[in-house]
Amino acid sequence: MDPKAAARAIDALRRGWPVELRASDGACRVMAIEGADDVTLAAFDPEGKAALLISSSRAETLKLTNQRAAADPELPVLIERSPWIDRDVAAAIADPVRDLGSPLKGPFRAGKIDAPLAAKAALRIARLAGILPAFFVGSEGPVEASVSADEIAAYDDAARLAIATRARLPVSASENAEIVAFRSPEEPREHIALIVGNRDGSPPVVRLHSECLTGDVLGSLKCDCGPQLHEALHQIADAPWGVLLYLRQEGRGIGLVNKLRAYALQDQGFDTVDANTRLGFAIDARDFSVAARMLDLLGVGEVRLLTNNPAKVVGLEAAGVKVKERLPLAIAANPHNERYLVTKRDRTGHQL
Ligand SMILES: Nc1nc2c(ncn2[C@@H]2O[C@H](COP(=O)(O)OP(=O)(O)OP(=O)(O)O)[C@@H](O)[C@H]2O)c(=O)[nH]1
Ligand SMILES: [Zn+2]
Repeated sequence: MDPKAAARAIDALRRGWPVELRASDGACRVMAIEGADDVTLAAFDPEGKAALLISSSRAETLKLTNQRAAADPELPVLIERSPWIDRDVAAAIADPVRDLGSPLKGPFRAGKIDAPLAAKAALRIARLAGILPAFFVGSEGPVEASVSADEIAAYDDAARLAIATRARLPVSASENAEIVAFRSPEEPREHIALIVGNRDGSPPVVRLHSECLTGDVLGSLKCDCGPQLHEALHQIADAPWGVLLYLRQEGRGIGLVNKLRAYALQDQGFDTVDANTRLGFAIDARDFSVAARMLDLLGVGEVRLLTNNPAKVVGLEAAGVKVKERLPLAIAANPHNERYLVTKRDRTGHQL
């Protein structure tokens, strides 16, 4: 296992460079469709024969699911290349946001995937790279990086997280606060904890806040993240002591650009759950073992958790943190996020 391989492959995919994915059942060479330009595609696939690899949910939208994909939703679908599938058509196949503007007619032909485990690894690395899970696949040409399925799985292993530094940080909710930064060697995103008040031996009030650039920074009215962040800080400041974890899990783990694609689909009428699925991602791609590891490094084993999301309670407990109590975090709706909050309640089990 080369711990650098996944970081190199993620970087290459984001730049539109070809990557080899290896698994126990074989290997495949892929290039992100969204990152390809005419020059890189010609170098990767001089004869225009590279097939396309897409998620099974994307294939379903394109009416292309074969029986095996229906039985295993994590198995991608291979579209055989036809002369009419040029780079622009491939880009439209990759991106469901374009469906209204460029309806795709086909006919598409599904092909056989020689190395299903390697193909599944392609979907996983797409999420880590924050790109659409859609690739050109199958050339014999040179690649910029080579990575195994195991190396991809180990990439965001929370065990590699460590405290990088800490400092006092008075904030508007409390002048008595300390910021702690966490890093892991390969992952560029640094997670943050804000410890508020003085440790007194009781379980702290803890909030797991997933990054939301639009809500946290821009004041987006589409979600409840900004108000939840501030309400959580105030509730923590009112408690004997507490910890806010600011987790770099933008868009529930699919990254900012993919979240904004989900927003574009929401503009077309899909809800937050269906938008994620149409893009080819899980409804919630977060892994709360990162949060558990951070709490462990802070010496916190038991918490009073501020959340409406039962999955957070289950995720933390599974990772070894005792959730002594769940404290609700209710925020008044506005006309823009009303449907989002109803969807959270009705489709992802949030207790409001
Ligand atoms: N993919 C996607 N992510 C979204 C959307 N709206 C908000 N998010 C992300 O969802 C995350 C916010 O979730 P949280 O507030 O941490 O948690 P939660 O699951 O809603 O549960 P609570 O603890 O009850 O708030 C952030 O990473 C946001 O960027 C959306 O429509 N699509
Ligand atoms: Zn948000």
